[in-house]
Amino acid sequence: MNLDKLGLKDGLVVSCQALEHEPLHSSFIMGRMALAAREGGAIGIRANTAVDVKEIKEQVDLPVIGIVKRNYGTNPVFITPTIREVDELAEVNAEIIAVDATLRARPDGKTLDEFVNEIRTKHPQILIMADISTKQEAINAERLGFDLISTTLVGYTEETAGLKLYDDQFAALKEIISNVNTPVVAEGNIMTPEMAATCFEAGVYCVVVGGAITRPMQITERFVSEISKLRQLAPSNK
Ligand SMILES: CC(=O)N[C@H](C=O)[C@@H](O)[C@H](O)[C@H](O)COP(=O)(O)O
Repeated sequence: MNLDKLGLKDGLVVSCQALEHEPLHSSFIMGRMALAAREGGAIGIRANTAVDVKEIKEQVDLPVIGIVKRNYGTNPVFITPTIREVDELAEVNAEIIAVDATLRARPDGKTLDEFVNEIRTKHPQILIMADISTKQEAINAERLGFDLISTTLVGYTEETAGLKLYDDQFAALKEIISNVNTPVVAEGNIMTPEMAATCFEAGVYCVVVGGAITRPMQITERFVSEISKLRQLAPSNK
């Protein structure tokens, strides 16, 4: 698979995910979300679980970045942690598979080097995206030959807890971009078109937006909270 042929460059990928505890948890709904995203101009979809990827592929003719979020005991690595999840996604023909590419111990005891070798040997046609949280992890992912590096885990690891990708005008993203030649994807907490445009100006290959487009509960919460803040500030309340 050739990355440039997928047409993701300079475009918006929409992440259509709803976990079991979320109101929209349903492959049918994720398929329709993907359709709405495509009709709105998305050039790719990111999705969780093989059943959702399969349904989405029946609804839209767009490249899919597949992941399987799976917890193994208390191990913190949960985005496509082992070859089992990769196999599931390969079965439904995800063009790209994103995996946790942090340096943390994996649930099956394999190193990231071993995991990448295993994927390349078993599924040579698949492109692999490194979901990372730091510059060091990005540099390591490049050394391992990942096809894409995504900032998915910035703020979601112990080392980066509390950080948001947009902090300090996307300083973490810019630092990653300046340290690797592999295409970098901006993903995680991109809430507005302006933020996405800033990421493109910084030189990303493409942008992935999830919650701000496909998680209505999150969007509603933000409205409720912002409205309440603005109303407290309104002069009529003073
Ligand atoms: C950390 C983690 O589990 N990230 C997940 C990875 O696929 C998804 O839950 C996010 O929705 C996705 O990365 C897009 O980000 P945002 O929804 O913030 O635009």
